[in-house]
Amino acid sequence: MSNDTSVLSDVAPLDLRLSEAELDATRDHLTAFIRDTVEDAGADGAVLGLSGGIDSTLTAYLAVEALGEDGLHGLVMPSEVNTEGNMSDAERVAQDLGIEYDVVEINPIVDSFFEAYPEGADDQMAAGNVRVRARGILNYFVANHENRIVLGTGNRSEAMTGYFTKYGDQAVDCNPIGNLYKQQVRQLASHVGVPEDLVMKTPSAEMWMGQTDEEEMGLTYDTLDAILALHVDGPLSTSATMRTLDVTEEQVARVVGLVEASEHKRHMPPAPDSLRL
Ligand SMILES: Nc1ncnc2c1ncn2[C@@H]1O[C@H](COP(=O)(O)OP(=O)(O)OC[C@H]2O[C@@H]([n+]3cccc(C(=O)O)c3)[C@H](O)[C@@H]2O)[C@@H](O)[C@H]1O
Ligand SMILES: Nc1ncnc2c1ncn2[C@@H]1O[C@H](COP(=O)(O)OP(=O)(O)OP(=O)(O)O)[C@@H](O)[C@H]1O
Ligand SMILES: [Mg+2]
Repeated sequence: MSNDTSVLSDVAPLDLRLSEAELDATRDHLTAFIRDTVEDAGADGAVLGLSGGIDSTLTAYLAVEALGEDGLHGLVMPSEVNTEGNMSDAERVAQDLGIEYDVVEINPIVDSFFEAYPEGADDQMAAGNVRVRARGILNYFVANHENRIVLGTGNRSEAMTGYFTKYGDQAVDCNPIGNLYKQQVRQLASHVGVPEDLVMKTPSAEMWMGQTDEEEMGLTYDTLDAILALHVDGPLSTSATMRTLDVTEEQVARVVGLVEASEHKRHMPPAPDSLRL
């Protein structure tokens, strides 16, 4: 991903909001999906990581609607790069929903990796990915022990651009909000009663101090979503997308580049065909 933020100054070019009726239908559809997935797995409920961000918060609200309070176990997993505000928001979500939750400090876990391979410890991206993967292991530790499934929180914008850690936050059993663009995540969150300060929070992976998604991607979510919807998911050519959204060729190419480069993240690991010798 580029750190060039020169294409950040843009407008919200496409309104992807759902109608009230569509929001109601989506809410029912996603809660049924969670209930069916848990039931089909023969599981006793679900576990998810709570970050204080909107994706995990919305997923938690939907899961409690689908499974009841006892059906969801939350894990708040602070590290040295998480803000106290986000971690206390995560606890607030768990308390508001009335679910069981644990706070598990991951610093000792990730430090043991850094001690084992000190060469990587100062590599911001590699080290950040260790934090993300450590959380994935803890999610599955609880899921295995309590016969639960792991709920992912990935949305469509992240999935299409590969904006997640392979076998980290993507290491989950299902993604209930995986077909919603980020704008729609915010809208559905508001619709199901998530507090507005959480709905409007700046998205951050918090893989290192001060990280924000939009700065790292060099695109606002509004622009990203619009280009995905019209050009990558939709039928518009590059030039028609540029005209319709008033975006640059560079912005369209940036999105297409992210989608293409992350293809490997959306498939099971490949193996060569059998030679049948
Ligand atoms: N073509 C290819 N075919 C098969 N495998 C390929 C590959 N290219 C790379 N790889 C493998 O993939 C690895 C790179 O992928 P990965 O380890 O995921 O690492 P990478 O994509 O470099 O970094 C993760 C990105 O996701 C963002 N993220 C992570 C976690 C959470 C969130 C969030 O929004 O909360 C965002 C993060 O900020 C960063 O931009 C390589 O080291 C290599 O092992
Ligand atoms: N400190 C943390 N404790 C527990 N879970 C976490 C933590 N940080 C990240 N996660 C998990 O990783 C997921 C991916 O993070 P991501 O930042 O994409 O989502 P979010 O924080 O819920 O929303 P936003 O993208 O708006 O910040 C989170 O939804 C959450 O499930
Ligand atoms: Mg976040």
